[in-house]
Amino acid sequence: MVRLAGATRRYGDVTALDGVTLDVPAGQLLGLLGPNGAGKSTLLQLVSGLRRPTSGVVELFGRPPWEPAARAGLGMTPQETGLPPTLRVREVVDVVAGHFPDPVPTAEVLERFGLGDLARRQTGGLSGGQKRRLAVALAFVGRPRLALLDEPTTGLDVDARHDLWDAVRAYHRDGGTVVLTSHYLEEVEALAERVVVVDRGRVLVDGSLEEVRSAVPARRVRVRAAALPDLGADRALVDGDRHELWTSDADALVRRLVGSGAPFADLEVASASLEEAFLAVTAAADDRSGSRSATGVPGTSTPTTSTPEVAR
Ligand SMILES: Nc1ncnc2c1ncn2[C@@H]1O[C@H](COP(=O)(O)OP(=O)(O)OP(=O)(O)O)[C@@H](O)[C@H]1O
Repeated sequence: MVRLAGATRRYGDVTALDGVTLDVPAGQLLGLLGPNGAGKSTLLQLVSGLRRPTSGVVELFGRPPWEPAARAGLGMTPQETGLPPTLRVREVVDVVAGHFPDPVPTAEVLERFGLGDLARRQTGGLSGGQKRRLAVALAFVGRPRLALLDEPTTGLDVDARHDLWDAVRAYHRDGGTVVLTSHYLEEVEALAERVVVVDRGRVLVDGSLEEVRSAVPARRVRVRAAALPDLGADRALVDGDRHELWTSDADALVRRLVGSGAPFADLEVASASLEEAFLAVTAAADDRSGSRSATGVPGTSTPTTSTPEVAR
């Protein structure tokens, strides 16, 4: 469905995407994660043909994405959408449907996205969350083969978010391919079968949820000790006598701790959520580049070891 090979996009001095290689096969639901400015929207803009790569290759359905024939099979919700304020919800859906040969009937779109009661409302009178729901619904009007959703549920309350997840799942169940970006890690955990973590325009991790969990230091071992030898943690944070060790294998680390003979107390082992693991990965990338302090990891203090490469 999508192929990027060494895709780079620069804006003046800023390299928004840096040699990204990625294939998205048909039927996959891929979650793109990354901090602000990581390059997620730029990636979606390249795939949708809104922007062209500075170098490298980007293909949509095996064609250059800016060709109308390729884009006809695409549904997209950008991060920000301008809706004509005086048009009614139903009219906006009809206008979009008019661009496609076999659109989903308007009533069905409205029902699927919980917009039935708002059909006659002018879009200028919608709340932020209602506008967002309409914007996401519009991506599905043309029965796309691929839906690109840039932070689809930002601004939605919990119920609306779950309804929207159901709609995305239904589309995926029927064979649709989805690439979505999100700041909500629970969203990616709830929906995606594959997770790609990007930071500073590069792919840091690419795999299934399980693979991402095992590729990142997803266990957190906390212990009090005056001093500890190197226990092979992926990342170690020290604050006085409090040590926080990040690892993908807590059992092995605890065995090494006990085997070292170092006196310790208050041993605590916890599974990190994907959110914490993701923050640890991006913080580890910061450690390597040395350009940002190690913030974001709970209980952060001074990083004492660097993290092994997780990028593939
Ligand atoms: N039109 C532009 N002109 C100049 N710089 C840009 C432009 N668009 C994006 N950038 C820069 O490219 C980098 C990547 O931006 P992008 O919007 O792709 O990130 P993102 O991961 O989508 O971020 P967010 O989560 O905040 O939406 C950022 O440094 C951003 O400032």
